[in-house]
Amino acid sequence: MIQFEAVHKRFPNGTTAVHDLSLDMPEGGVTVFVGSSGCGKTTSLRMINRMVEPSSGTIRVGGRDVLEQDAAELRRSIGYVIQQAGLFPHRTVLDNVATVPLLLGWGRKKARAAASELLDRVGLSAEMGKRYPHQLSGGQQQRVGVARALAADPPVLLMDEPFGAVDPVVRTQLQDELLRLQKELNKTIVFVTHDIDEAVRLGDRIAVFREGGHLVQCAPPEELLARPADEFVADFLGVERGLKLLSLTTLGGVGQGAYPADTGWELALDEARKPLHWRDEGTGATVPIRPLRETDSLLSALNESIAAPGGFVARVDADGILTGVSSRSEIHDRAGLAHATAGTRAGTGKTEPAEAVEDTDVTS
Ligand SMILES: Nc1ncnc2c1ncn2[C@@H]1O[C@H](COP(=O)(O)OP(=O)(O)OP(=O)(O)O)[C@@H](O)[C@H]1O
Repeated sequence: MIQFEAVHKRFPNGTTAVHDLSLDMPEGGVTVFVGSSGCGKTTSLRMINRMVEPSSGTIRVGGRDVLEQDAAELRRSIGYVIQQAGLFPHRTVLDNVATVPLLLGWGRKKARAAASELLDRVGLSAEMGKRYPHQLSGGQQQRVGVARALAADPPVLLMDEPFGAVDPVVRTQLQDELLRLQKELNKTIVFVTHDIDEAVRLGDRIAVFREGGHLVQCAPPEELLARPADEFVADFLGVERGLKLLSLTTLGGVGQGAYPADTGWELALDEARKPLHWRDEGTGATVPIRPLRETDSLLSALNESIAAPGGFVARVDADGILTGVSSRSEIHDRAGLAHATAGTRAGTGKTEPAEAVEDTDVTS
């Protein structure tokens, strides 16, 4: 969908912002550009809609070289969201969202109808549509920014640190909102952030840049966490890399079996075979149970296996009915396997399939 082929950007003052960038971003996924300040993320993003032009190399969107397209037309066909939303202060929220449809000649009525539907989609009431941007909170303004970028239903959305200026709680809400919208809309999104946790949460693929505009590695979050290409990427991912990986790996790969009889703790079920609690066979005391599904994370499973008195996790199907149990050691083994500490590995945008790995203790 979006392709960079040997792209360089050197500014007139001699700064090389992007160095030999080759990267394919598939249709309908979120690619996150991360890296420290000044490493060329924004410049790379802005070359996609020609707000910056490459010094050499080719960028294609939907198979077409961006330099062969009319710049204004290209920009209108690509949604763009920036930090602090960049809204027009003298226009109402509704008119802000209707901007691009109006430019595209939809007519006022149709443009406003589309805008009001989008405000609803991003969780803003019709009343908010009548306000001016300064009458909204920072988080609400960002929502308007997202609605405005989506108004003309562009296939591609560029987002440059869109949630960088809001507090952590609102930031998480906005991330959830974006994930929900993306599930419905399936746009091709390129998202720039400094924040590795945000990248892991939102990205289908994460591209890590380093100073001088070099792409160091581009891979799905699980693979990036499991097999950072080199020390630079490993450092960037931080000391909690193992925990992040556990939170992304699901319980599905862990075997399950019948609950053993000799633990001293009964697994109490209701008539539908849904787990109720753990019950001490001697004293009758009960301990709360948190049954887990295939899609729950290994991190939740490890936590539950530590909290459960017998060290077992009750596994249930989508209806909450018991399917079996897994022991702490089975979960632990799977966690070690997921934690592919392949060490340092040279590489760039190319990734290799994950392979069997050492059993490293990720829980300590
Ligand atoms: N118009 C410009 N003229 C000259 N140098 C520029 C220009 N725009 C950016 N640069 C430089 O290019 C490099 C990359 O900048 P860019 O904004 O792409 O980085 P970034 O990774 O997005 O940084 P940040 O996370 O701080 O926004 C930096 O050294 C920056 O100073």
